[in-house]
Amino acid sequence: MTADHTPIVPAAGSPILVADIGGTNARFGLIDGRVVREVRVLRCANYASIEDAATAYLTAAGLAAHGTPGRPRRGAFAVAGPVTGDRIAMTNLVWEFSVGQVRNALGLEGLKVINDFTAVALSVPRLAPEDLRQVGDGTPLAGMVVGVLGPGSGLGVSGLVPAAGGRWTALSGEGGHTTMAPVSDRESSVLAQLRKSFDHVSAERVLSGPGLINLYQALSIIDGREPASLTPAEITDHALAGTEPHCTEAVEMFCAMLGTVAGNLALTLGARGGIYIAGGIVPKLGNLFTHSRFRKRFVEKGRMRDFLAPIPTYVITHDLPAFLGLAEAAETD
Ligand SMILES: Nc1ncnc2c1ncn2[C@@H]1O[C@H](COP(=O)(O)OP(=O)(O)OP(=O)(O)O)[C@@H](O)[C@H]1O
Repeated sequence: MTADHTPIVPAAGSPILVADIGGTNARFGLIDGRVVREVRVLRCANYASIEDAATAYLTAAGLAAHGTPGRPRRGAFAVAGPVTGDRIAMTNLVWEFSVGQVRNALGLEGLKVINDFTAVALSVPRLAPEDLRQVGDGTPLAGMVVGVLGPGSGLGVSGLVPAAGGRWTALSGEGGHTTMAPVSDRESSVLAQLRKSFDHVSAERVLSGPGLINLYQALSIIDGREPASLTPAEITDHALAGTEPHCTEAVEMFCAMLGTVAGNLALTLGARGGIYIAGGIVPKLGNLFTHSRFRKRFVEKGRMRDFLAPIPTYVITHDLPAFLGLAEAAETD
């Protein structure tokens, strides 16, 4: 990655097809130089495969027929799951595919597939101040490691490590599946309750849309209440309106636990360049997140408080950070 943001130079008249494919939503677009256009969000559940979703997108954009002027010849996709070779199995979705077969099926000359949080990490140097909201104090140190995490359908985690020549290397880990640790007795009770349903209570089991439901249900059951059947958005709505105490507590616990995991990531990576929070959920929490225990929990690590306190934490408010990262990945091909 270069420090100056040299534009991607696509083949003349041919944009790059980009896609950010999560467990719930597949976002498609076309990148021409630095301009992202024709952005469309498709529900993954409505399509049997990634080819079907991409073909539906190209059809809607009037680019399905091979040879159509402006049809993309190259693609760069970010997927929620490990990328270790040609065969990709997504963590929270039944789609499974071969990169080579999808490339051929879509008539592309090249297709690059990277983990979605690797793409988000790659976007960080391209984010402008208006794409970020800082939560709490701290100042980033230039050229230092950056940590990225984001609750959505799952919990994505990555990091950006400085490399030679002013470039960066984005990590491709599966940090969302590390074991969730409690900080309070109430959290211990919730995790004990969740262990009755899950062999392994990972961070993703609490820090994701389904995780918010798990927190709400566990808190209700511990207090002897029958939990209602609520979606993550309904839990957030109740918490924002203050209409259901267990929803309020679930969202508060979610924010505090995200502070725990973000602090762990900062310590593990030595992320003095800052911690960046992406994913579809946190930006929807608005002031609930800003005023939550997130930042307090982030720094509250005993003898490591002085190490963590100067590290800034940001919410990424840009709609499509993975697209910026895909542009970066395509550029450094
Ligand atoms: N207002 C809300 N509050 C809390 N959770 C929400 C809200 N709206 C949507 N969600 C949940 O967010 C999740 C989708 O997040 P996101 O839009 O980041 O999806 P995604 O990109 O498909 O996810 P991922 O990349 O993690 O697989 C779903 O679990 C959904 O129920």
